[in-house]
Amino acid sequence: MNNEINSLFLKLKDETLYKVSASGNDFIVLLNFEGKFTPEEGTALAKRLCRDKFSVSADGFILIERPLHPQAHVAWKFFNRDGSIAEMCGNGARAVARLLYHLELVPNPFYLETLAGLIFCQVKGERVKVALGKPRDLKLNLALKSDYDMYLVHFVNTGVPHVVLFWEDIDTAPVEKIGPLIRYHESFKPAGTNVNFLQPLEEDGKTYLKIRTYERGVEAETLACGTGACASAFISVELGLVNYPVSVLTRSGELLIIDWDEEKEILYLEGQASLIFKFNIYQDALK
Ligand SMILES: N[C@@H](CCC[C@H](N)C(=O)O)C(=O)O
Repeated sequence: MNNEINSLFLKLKDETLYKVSASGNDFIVLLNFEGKFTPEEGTALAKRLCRDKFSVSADGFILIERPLHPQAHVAWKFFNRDGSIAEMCGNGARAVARLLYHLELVPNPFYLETLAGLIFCQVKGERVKVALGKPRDLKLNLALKSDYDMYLVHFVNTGVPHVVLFWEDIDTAPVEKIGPLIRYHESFKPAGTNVNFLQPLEEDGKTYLKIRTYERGVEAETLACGTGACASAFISVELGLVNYPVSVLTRSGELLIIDWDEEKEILYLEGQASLIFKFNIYQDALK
């Protein structure tokens, strides 16, 4: 273990890292254009650096790399804070887009290569819009049985898997109790799923969605989840509860706007993205 940490630190000590956030979903970013860090080292760094209190703290860790696809300007490997690789992250894409444009490493707009395909990213000042691919595997009205209860849920994959369930009073929803039951439910094995609790609310005659998300790989509620907001908007429109563009109010208090391109069958996610700081680490951050 000590040898592993020593050699990781030697590779990392002179590298600049970046902390970015999109609507309260926060990420550590490392530029890896030369392929200096392997995916296994990415996993180790995610597990170490994302720890609260003992290290930098974040929901995820991102390696920025050279793309393989000829249309892409840049590629990434996205790691959840537990070190698992995720195919896509909506808020991560927005935060990274703002950072890479700020560093003058990409044009605007540009394409990001992910395991879920090419993601169109457009920076608009402090706001960023990304286009997720076509939602897939939609399943409405699934009855899920747990040991004591039954839940009526909906499922869709917006780059990563999402369950959506409606809850009467979202502020008191037992997200940390029911979230893990559904996240690990037999029906979603082996990949598992993220779990979104949703309450449609009205303001000035318009319906918006209040959301709380239990995230796979973070294994806790996060302050916002972009692909989760998209999945929730998509399902709510399918159920006839709202119309595009859909406003989604996240746990952080920030609003995400979800829109739909009927012709291309693409979901758009837009909201605030912030550059927090750039830094080097001391060895203790990896211990
Ligand atoms: N927070 C993200 C989703 C990140 C991946 C997710 N935890 C998973 O493993 O499926 C977002 O903004 O979309």
